Amino acid sequence: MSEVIASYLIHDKNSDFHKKAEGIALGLTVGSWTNLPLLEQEQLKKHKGRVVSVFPLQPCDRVNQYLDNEVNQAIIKIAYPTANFSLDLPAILTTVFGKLSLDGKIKLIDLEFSKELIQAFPGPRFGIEGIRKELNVYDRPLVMSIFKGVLGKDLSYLTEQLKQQALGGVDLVKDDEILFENDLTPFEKRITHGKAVLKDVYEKTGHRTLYAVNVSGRTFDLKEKAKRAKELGADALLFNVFAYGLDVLQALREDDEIALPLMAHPAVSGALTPSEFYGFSNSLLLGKLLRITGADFSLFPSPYGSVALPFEEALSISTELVAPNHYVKKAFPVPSAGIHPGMVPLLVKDFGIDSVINAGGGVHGHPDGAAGGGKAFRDAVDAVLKGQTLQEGAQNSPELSKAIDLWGTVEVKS
Ligand SMILES: CSCCC(=O)C(=O)COP(=O)(O)O
Ligand SMILES: [Mg+2]
Repeated sequence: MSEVIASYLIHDKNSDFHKKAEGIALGLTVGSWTNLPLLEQEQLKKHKGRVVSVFPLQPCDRVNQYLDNEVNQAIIKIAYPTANFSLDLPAILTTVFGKLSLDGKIKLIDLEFSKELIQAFPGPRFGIEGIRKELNVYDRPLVMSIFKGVLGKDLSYLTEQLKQQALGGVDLVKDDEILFENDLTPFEKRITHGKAVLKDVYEKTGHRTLYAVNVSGRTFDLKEKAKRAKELGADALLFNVFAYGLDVLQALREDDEIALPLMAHPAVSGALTPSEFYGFSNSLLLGKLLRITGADFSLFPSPYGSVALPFEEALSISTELVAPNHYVKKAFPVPSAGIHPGMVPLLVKDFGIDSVINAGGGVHGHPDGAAGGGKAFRDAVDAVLKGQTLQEGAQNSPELSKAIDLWGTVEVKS
């Protein structure tokens, strides 16, 4: 039978997790069971939730301390038949974590989709392979930079910043997520002017940079806006998906008249993920669900920058994005926030070649400006892939040398 299996982390004073699991499996599906007449049981069988497993855990000291030693912990898995919901994420999330998300210390940590169900989701349109093809870059992590300090600035300021970033050799430039529709740098002009700048850089240097413009505004206007972006020749769309909802991302992905790479920004997701007791796991929200609903890129806080995630969590997001899957393409992991060139060896070691190294301040703060910052990142990547230390790479790169002087290097532990 086609089903989705939800894994939950539960903290409860009561230790009878089997009873709790049965209560959820029935409560979120057919209600009661044993009291039903046999005929009704037969009719409802295909809708009944099923307890798959119950694993009691030993709460760690920190949790015990936090909850005054009054807590037990378990991971429970419950299967919900697809017969219970329409094949869309809002229906699935409401089934597996609707009312339940309001009912005590319970965190949704994973969803396993049956073969039939996963095929209801589009996955990335381009994926890692498709983006690499667009850029003709196959053998290294991509480098991305972010516009910074462009609020209140006009188009000439923005295009100059774009030009400098592209001249530095970055593969992608994205809008900052806080740049919305505005009179000084309107969406459509950002696309057309940005395109002209990047064409110019390409003609002069042979280097291709893609620009991800922030598609923003009211939910029901987004598709038209995204289609207009496509008509104007936009390269990619940045999208603050968690301010809208994953199903909105999926709608953008599925529209063949849009057909642009989609870059998912994690803004607002921090309201849903950091608690040990409530919400969603990062691997599910920023990894699996972003991928199946169609993000080509998932940005998330790296383990070592200014806004950091615990190492295992950041890695678990990345693992979900690139895990082999017959039905959905791979999406690029983009560990971000507070990244500078001295972190490149660590980023490559932890996230591998199929990732995007992304920086705002770490590009613009370079003593030679954004062009120098972009070059420092690219030279750092080249050095790492040649098996050199950053110091060795810096011998032939004044830009990398200045970046190391400014930010230092982060030690790679084997
Ligand atoms: C929290 S991940 C998003 C990265 C981002 O949008 C950003 O502006 C990072 O900028 P930084 O100067 O920290 O590289
Ligand atoms: Mg930002």
